[in-house]
Amino acid sequence: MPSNMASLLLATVLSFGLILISTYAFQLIAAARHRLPPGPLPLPVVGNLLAIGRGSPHRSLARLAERYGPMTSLRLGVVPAVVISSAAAAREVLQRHNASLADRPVIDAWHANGHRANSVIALPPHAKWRAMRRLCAAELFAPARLDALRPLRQRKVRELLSHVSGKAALGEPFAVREPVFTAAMNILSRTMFSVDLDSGPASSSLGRGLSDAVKEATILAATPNVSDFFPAIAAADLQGLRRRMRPLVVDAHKILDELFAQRLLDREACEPPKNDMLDAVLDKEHEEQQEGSEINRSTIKGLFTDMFVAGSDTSSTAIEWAMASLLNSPQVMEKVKGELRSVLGKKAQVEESDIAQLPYLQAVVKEVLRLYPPVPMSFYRAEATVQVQGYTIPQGTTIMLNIWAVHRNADLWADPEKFMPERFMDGDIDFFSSNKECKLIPFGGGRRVCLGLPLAYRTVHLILASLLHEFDWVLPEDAMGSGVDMTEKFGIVISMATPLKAIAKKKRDL
Ligand code: HEM
Repeated sequence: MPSNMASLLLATVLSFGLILISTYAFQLIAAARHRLPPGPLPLPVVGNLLAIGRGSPHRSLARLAERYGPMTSLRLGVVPAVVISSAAAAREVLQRHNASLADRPVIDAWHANGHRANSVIALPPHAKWRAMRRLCAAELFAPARLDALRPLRQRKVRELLSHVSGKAALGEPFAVREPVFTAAMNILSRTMFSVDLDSGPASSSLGRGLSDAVKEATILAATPNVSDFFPAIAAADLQGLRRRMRPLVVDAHKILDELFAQRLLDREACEPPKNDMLDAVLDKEHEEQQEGSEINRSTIKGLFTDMFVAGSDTSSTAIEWAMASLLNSPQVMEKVKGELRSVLGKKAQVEESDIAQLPYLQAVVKEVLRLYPPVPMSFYRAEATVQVQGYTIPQGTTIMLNIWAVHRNADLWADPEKFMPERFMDGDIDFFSSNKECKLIPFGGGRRVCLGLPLAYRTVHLILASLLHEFDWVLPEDAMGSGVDMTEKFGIVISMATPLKAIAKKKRDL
């Protein structure tokens, strides 16, 4: 009996080994036959997962690109992937072949409580996703609505400045990220439903509940998940990420239900309209309820949840990197403050309409987003097989666009590691329509270009200009010699590993 058991075990191990080896050999032959981009040899089972490195995947992938070229083939568990690291290849993905390459890979945790079915981040680029994007372009992020909501952004910035004035009065260093995060988050939540989301006396318990759920969900969303690399075992949810995500999605949707209900009561009570995004979707609800419409209350809840996940940290992270870069480059700091002085004079508060007159400030923001793109990589999935730069990207391949690597490519940028806003003063590179070259792509591109770009653009410029116009900034004594520690921490955004601490000085005190 024991010898039978041993034979059975041996046969099982041998057959399993044989399956692995033949799958592996099959993959290598298929790669050669299809003319896939070059890449490191995948190991059995794990493929190239170990080559990615958890700490800074954008950096390890950039190193692979130096060795294998701007299109690198990888196998992540059983999932075939191609990494894109040059502007020329990015152009093919974001423009020429975008119709076939704009799907997203399946992220298992996103399935929690059925969220994927209404997620603008995760849906395939078909009817429902198109309807959501149309609603955003025509209504929610339409220039007229964002213009009408200008006063609320000014108000949130005034609150930020008054908070920083308090810190300035103390003369002590403080973590710049915290009040900036609160301001950017509240601008987003006020734009959506006129409620402050982050902590502070004005924030409601609903707001805080939503903020907490979103913060936790972003941590889970950034955790590598074995289910995504081995979809056949995804149902087992081995790391429990989908299970842990579920109550967060349920909470977020419950809070959004309450916000909808409250607004309907306000309307019945003839309260004046707020003209925020919630009003916009309620105004359109009768159209949405028509037969065949892709948009309904569940879709809107999915859309709002995603906006928070994608928009909560990004703008404030960009502003923190900007302040750190300026504090490390006194000449650039002086120049940008000089521009603010000469354009704004003694004007009490910066306004969004001033941004167009501040080309050097705009160049500083571009340079910060080039060197420190808050979202360093974007992910797509090929819906059809396409040929890019002579290589095949087979249907079903995950495409990893390494935005960070494109932004630091020495063939495109002189002194790519150097903080040099002047490089943007002559050209016509911007984040919007004229960015045909795909050299500067912090908001991604093509059909899936960042949905919050119009709001993020206004928020980042307005907050940064206001902080610089109102205060002078110095580093704490212990950081004066060494400068700011610019080490990155990878997550759903790349943030500063050591949060920036600085001292604000009200200008008239100097
Ligand atoms: C400086 C700030 C921001 C940066 C750098 C940024 C960057 C990005 C990037 C790189 C993508 C992926 C685009 C692609 O796949 O091609 C993206 C997508 C997205 N962003 Fe932003 N973002 C910012 C702010 C915001 C804000 C404030 C919001 C919300 C209002 C937002 C909402 C979204 C959404 C919903 C998507 C998914 C779009 C889709 O898949 O169709 N983002 N963003």
